[in-house]
Amino acid sequence: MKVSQRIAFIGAGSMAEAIISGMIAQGFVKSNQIIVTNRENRERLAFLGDKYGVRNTPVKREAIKDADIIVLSMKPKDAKEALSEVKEYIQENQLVISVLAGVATSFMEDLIAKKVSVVRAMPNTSAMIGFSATAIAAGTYATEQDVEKANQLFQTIGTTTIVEENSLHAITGLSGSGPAYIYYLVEAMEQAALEEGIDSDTAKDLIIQTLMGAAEMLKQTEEKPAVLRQKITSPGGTTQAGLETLDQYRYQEALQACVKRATERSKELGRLFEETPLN
Ligand SMILES: NC(=O)C1=CN([C@@H]2O[C@H](COP(=O)(O)OP(=O)(O)OC[C@H]3O[C@@H](n4cnc5c(N)ncnc54)[C@H](O)[C@@H]3O)[C@@H](O)[C@H]2O)C=CC1
Ligand SMILES: O=C(O)[C@@H]1CCC=N1
Repeated sequence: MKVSQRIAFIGAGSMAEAIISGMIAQGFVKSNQIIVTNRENRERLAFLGDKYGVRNTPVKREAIKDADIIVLSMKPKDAKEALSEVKEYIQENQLVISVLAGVATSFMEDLIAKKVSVVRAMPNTSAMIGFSATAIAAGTYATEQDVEKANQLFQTIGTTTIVEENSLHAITGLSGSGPAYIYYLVEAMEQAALEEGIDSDTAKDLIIQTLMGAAEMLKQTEEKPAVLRQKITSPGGTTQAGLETLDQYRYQEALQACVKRATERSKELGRLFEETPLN
């Protein structure tokens, strides 16, 4: 689907790039419908301009003046400053989409101090290749059409789920950060393979296909993961030996604690945003 909307990104880091790359690759918008700005790194803006053909400007007012959608894609710690810089230029007919971890739409609405539609989304970096799992929640003034607009945008970079905003902390800890947990797992598997004498290219191919196969099995068979695991685990076999070792290291407990800690961190980021005074 193509839209005629103009989209401004305030913040030009990895998440902005992942979304831009996905939207352009899927033909959702033409590159000249996108404009990016950041705090001060002009080289980064030029890089995105060269790579994706998007427009760029160091002047935030310029970036948002003709935009239909404003995507907030700076770090939560920079959001207060960034919003205070642009709030006077934001108009009530513009849709603000925030991908910031932890920060509630109500804080953003308060800071903008206008009845502007804010939609909060939590994508992940797999957006780059159209495989994000994005959750979306409406702020106070966001209409169904606004949510649908955001939904369409994020559908170009993967799957979407519309949720209540209070679920977004846990979702951030689960699927926002989730790819990093998987990459960390792969790093460990690659290292183990190397130590067992398998060259890294071979290990990489085997690990990637194993991950993709397991993901597709979960999706296509709709079996519970425990059932799929049991089918691999022959009594007294290699898998059992491996899993017992993971249990000794409390792997399951570690992963559960990981998601819970990331969820808690999302809440902390929200509180920090709320409490930090604006200099
Ligand atoms: N990286 C990820 O996997 C995900 C990130 N997010 C969220 O996306 C947001 C951005 O994350 P990343 O892209 O990883 O960060 P990043 O550090 O790569 O990029 C942040 C960008 O914000 C810009 N910025 C900082 N202060 C600014 C200001 N006052 N005005 C305009 N621009 C300003 C920086 O110049 C930079 O371009 C964060 O809020 C994060 O919570 C959400 C989902 C996944
Ligand atoms: O680490 C972070 O704070 C961001 C939010 C989700 C993924 N990256």
